[in-house]
Amino acid sequence: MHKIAVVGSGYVGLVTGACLAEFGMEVTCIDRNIAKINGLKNGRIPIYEPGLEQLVKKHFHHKRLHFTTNIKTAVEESEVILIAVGTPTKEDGSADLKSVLQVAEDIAKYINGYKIIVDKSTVPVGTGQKVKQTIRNILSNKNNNTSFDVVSNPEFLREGSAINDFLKPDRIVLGVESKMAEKVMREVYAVPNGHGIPFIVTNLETAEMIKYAANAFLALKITYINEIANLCERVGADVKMIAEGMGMDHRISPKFLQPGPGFGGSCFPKDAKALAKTGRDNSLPLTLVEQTIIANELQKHRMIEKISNNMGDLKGKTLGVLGITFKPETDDMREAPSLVILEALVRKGAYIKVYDPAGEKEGRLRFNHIKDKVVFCQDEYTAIKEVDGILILTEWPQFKKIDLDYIKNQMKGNYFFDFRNIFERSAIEAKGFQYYCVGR
Ligand SMILES: NC(=O)C1=CN([C@@H]2O[C@H](COP(=O)(O)OP(=O)(O)OC[C@H]3O[C@@H](n4cnc5c(N)ncnc54)[C@H](O)[C@@H]3O)[C@@H](O)[C@H]2O)C=CC1
Ligand SMILES: O=C(O)[C@H]1O[C@H](OP(=O)(O)OP(=O)(O)OC[C@H]2O[C@@H](n3ccc(=O)[nH]c3=O)[C@H](O)[C@@H]2O)[C@H](O)[C@@H](O)[C@@H]1O
Repeated sequence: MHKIAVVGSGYVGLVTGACLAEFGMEVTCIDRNIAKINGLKNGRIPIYEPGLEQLVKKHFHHKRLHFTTNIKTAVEESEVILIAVGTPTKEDGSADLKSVLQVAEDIAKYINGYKIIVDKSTVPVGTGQKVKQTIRNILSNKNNNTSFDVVSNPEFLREGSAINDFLKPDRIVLGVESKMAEKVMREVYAVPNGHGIPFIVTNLETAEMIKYAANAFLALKITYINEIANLCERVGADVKMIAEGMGMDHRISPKFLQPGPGFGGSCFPKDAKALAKTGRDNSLPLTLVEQTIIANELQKHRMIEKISNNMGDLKGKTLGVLGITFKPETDDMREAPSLVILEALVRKGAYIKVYDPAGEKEGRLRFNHIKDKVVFCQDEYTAIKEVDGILILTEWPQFKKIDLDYIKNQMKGNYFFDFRNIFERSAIEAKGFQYYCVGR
């Protein structure tokens, strides 16, 4: 059993802390946000993630999971220190490493013996070396020759399925520079190792690049099916069948071939931009990644056009929007397509009624600047009452069960924009709606 510190108690930090405790480690989660830490100490989980609250409470109760703002004690008492802070996009598209390097400095200040410092955050290639140099400079200024290792251990969890993704990953990636570091990290992940989860053990740069290459490829794959979907609408093909036909080829797989209004989330957009920047910084523009970024923005605007081309002048029209989070089973609105789409609809004079099972709190903040045109409702039936059209932007499972006869009678108009292809056209048109989706 190793004593672990996780610096940064956001999505990844919290899931990592709770799951490493589940693996039998003793974990201290640190954050500079005092309110967040106090909330966690009092059982308040600041994010909506299925299963997280239960896992955090279980290990907090068994004193295997601790929360603090005191990084000094946490560093002194831990053998392995994971950096899980944010790496948001800067103006030039690169990842902002301010927080990562700040934590590296804090660790160097309090290091009191051999430590393994692990980059869990998604960081551009070369960051591990920067972390190492930052710590080394501070130690040498103090004539402190304490040894340490830096490890890259990128995370692949998806929001909404984060616990399962962490406990049963497809693989564990370790960028290491010593046998000792590899040995300790294999012990930290002894449980998944025991379940046959494969490890990829490589150098820091390769581990860092695996993360970006994977995320950008997944973003590209989604963008590819979105573009095929747009062409399907012109040539009368069915993108759902195309995805099925493609996906039967095991080299392609059916995963991540669902077209929609564009990808969102805190990572695909930011990581694609960061990788594109790395390409340009090395005089090797990654044209496919750069085009993915452009095409994804275009996809959101294509959705707006689809609405205004079919509903005509939106001035004074009301739309009932079902789902605004970037995907189901999360309250996260970071880079959600709804942010661009709703703003454009309001700009065209539309009024919006919104229902999202988990997105209201964040949504109110994000749409505060247009709050006179956006009304939050407490359920999907209230959100569609008296509207001219329905707009589905997030495929929350409950929306598939909506009572179509009831909503047809409750609505003023009959426009039905299903941008997640939840329904079959025939079923919706049979109820008297004008049905619009993506690629069918
Ligand atoms: N959200 C996700 O699904 C995934 C995120 N990642 C990566 O993990 C990293 C973290 O992402 P999230 O957890 O989503 O971010 P987040 O924004 O939810 O959490 C980051 C936390 O770090 C804290 N923090 C920032 N600077 C700090 C400092 N100097 N000392 C202590 N705490 C500090 C913040 O207060 C915040 O609570 C990013 O690099 C992201 O790309 C990787 C895989 C999945
Ligand atoms: O680095 C990260 O943060 C994470 O980013 C993504 O996970 P996440 O963003 O949580 O969610 P996804 O399920 O990947 O969906 C991302 C976006 O793509 C969209 N998407 C996904 C799949 C698909 O077929 N079509 C599609 O439009 C979703 O609606 C969503 O907006 C990756 O899937 C994770 O492996 C990675 O760890």
